[in-house]
Amino acid sequence: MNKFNINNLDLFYGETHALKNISLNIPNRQVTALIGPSGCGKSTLLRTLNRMNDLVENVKITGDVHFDGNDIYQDSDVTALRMRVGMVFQKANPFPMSIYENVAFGLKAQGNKSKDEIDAIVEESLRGAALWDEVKDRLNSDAFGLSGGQQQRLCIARAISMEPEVILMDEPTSALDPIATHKIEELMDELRKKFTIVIVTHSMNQAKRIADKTAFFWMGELVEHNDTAELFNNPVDQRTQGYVSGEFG
Ligand SMILES: Nc1ncnc2c1ncn2[C@@H]1O[C@H](COP(=O)(O)OP(=O)(O)OP(=O)(O)O)[C@@H](O)[C@H]1O
Repeated sequence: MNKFNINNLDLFYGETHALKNISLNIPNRQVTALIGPSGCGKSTLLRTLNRMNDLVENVKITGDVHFDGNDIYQDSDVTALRMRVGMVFQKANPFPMSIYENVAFGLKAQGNKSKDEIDAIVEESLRGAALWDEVKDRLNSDAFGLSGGQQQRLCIARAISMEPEVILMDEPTSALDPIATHKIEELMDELRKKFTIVIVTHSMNQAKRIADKTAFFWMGELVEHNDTAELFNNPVDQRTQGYVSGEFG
């Protein structure tokens, strides 16, 4: 089953044609990796899935993006969409508050949960992000006191706490060392059981390790999309072949 069906999607930033006639299905509860050289449109495509590009001036989008069968560009409730489609950015961006408050923030804003309920969800989310054991004794400490890798897992916990169906990740490990990267990758293996994950990565090894499906982009075009092993071992297009073999990019 597909979580997203993207059909004939074109996106322009002013004169820049950043996405060219993209059609792509994103399967439910799997990890889909978007790869390709810098500037090929990976982050742009990721951001179309929760309408983050709407915030950019002079953006023009045609085609459609169906999420669970509904066209997200026809439905005006963008806040509801972003609750269902959470996002984790390249650089960890904790709020300037305690570890606990970072995760509780969105839950409190919803205004319909008791303190006990919020406490339980905070713990569950921190466990889900494989961070609980490291922070359980200092939940009231400043989130900026955590290491970069811990901050990124905190951001994942914050995303999970809202119970999204999809988590978009834009190069979530590019600022992390190999050990922190490994922890996040292990975590992804757990997360895919509950969530649909779409990840932009510059690391082909990372895509190979974690992604079920991989899509290769080139200058705004989707060149090839397949099961990850198939895309890397038997690329059909010469551009994919060149990129995955490290000839360019
Ligand atoms: N906010 C923006 N305003 C104008 N042009 C933009 C904007 N964001 C991206 N672009 C342009 O759109 C194209 C695709 O950019 P995008 O960031 O999606 O590529 P990318 O594949 O994610 O690149 P990278 O790997 O370097 O992050 C590029 O030509 C870029 O310069």
